[in-house]
Amino acid sequence: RKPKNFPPGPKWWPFLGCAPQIANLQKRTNHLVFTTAELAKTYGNVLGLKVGTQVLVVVNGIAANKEFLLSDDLSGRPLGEFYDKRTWGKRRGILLVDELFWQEQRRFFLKQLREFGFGTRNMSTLIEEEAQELIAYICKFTALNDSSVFNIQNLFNLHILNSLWKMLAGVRYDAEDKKMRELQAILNELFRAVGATFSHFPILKYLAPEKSGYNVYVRSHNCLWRFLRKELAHHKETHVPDSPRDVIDVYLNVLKSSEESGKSFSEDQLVATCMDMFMAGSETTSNTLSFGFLYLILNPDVQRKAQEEIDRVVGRTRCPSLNDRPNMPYLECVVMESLRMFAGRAFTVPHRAIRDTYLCGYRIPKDVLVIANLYGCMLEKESGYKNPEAFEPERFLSNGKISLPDNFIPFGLGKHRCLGESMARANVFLFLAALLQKFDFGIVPEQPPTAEWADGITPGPKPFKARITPRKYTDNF
Ligand code: HEM
Repeated sequence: RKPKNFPPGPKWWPFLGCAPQIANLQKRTNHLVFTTAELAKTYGNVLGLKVGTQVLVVVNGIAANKEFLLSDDLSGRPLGEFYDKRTWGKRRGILLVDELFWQEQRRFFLKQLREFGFGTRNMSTLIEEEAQELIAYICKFTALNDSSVFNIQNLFNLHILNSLWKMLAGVRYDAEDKKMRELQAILNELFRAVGATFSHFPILKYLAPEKSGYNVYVRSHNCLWRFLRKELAHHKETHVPDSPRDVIDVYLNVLKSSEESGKSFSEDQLVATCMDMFMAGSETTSNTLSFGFLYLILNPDVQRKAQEEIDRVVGRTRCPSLNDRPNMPYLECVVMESLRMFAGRAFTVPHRAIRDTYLCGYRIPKDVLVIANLYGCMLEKESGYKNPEAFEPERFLSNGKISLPDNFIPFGLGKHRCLGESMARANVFLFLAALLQKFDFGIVPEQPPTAEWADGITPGPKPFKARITPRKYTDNF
């Protein structure tokens, strides 16, 4: 039964909740963010839903989402479906598993990302190297296959994964490397499994563990756990406290220091948080880049303007670095538009009410999950953006300066605001800059891309191809 004064929404049927109505509407709208935005038109911006046995509140529009994301009472993380003996057990992360240790761990990783630097490598050099690896791959592929046609949506995965892995564990892998292929396969499987039916109908874990996707989830979760544990064991063997090579080494130093012992730091916690970083940081960044390049191909004038800025500020031979960022407002705005196109089609990670509370006047009982639909904030007609579906970096520029509206919230807001924002923005900026400096991205006439996209754990463009060719310069730069 619906709790009293619970947010309005479609009728709840026994066992199924309002899953049938949602599934029907989704067939028509094609996307879950559209479905809940459409329901919000009937029931209001705070929607009370039940999917299977899971009671869920979905929040639309910037005003309601600000109240939600800034509420302390709604700042828990889900406890349920993914947190059981066969997987997480007593392990805790930051993202999916709950907040007992969240604050200290979050502080540690935020500090690492802010002050990032090991030996001569800082965040910029680490990502620059990875972008140059991708450039080398594109040149090699073109020469070997005598073809300049590339599948764009898979192009960045390996390199984004490598940038995360280099930060955490100090190593990178080539595409052909067995370990990298293993890591990618495990992550793909885990991503698919997180959205499987057992997450909406937990009882299926016991009734139909194979069919509901639960067994796959357990298997891939535990594979990733073992993979990271192995890396940790290797780090412990080769660890030199005075010269940390990466975030894992710094964490090991904390574990050794008596000051911190007894607090939330532990080897299991480290592995759990590394897992969160992969889950939260890999597909999000790769898909933002895919959206960015999709729209640059569909809008060649934007691509040309970005290239003109790169030529003027960086030139044609030096690698673009994060130091160039203040002088490249146009490319920064291309980054912002790419983020808007990605996050405007996404939900945030679910939150949980840590006590009985109210949101926009409705009652939210303790432990109910609440999730933000960012579509209404950044892409819907009513979002306040002029022509929101168009890719127009200029919308963020005013007299040559960047000005972001209040409802630009691709990284969320408040206590749980994305931990990896600095790294994500650096990755998107440097990959765009390095690739546009060297190549033109064009349509393959026989297979022109469309702006269509697909739902997933995170949204991404439908598979599309582009012709990537070395830039032709017509001026005397
Ligand atoms: C374009 C890329 C990215 C986007 C759009 C993005 C967006 C977000 C959003 C919307 C949230 C949820 C906020 C909430 O629940 O209220 C989040 C949380 C999080 N993100 Fe990101 N993210 C990106 C990349 C990254 C990267 C690269 C990392 C890791 C290096 C990362 C690590 C995290 C973590 C650990 C959390 C949970 C924070 C917490 O609960 O305290 N993200 N992100």
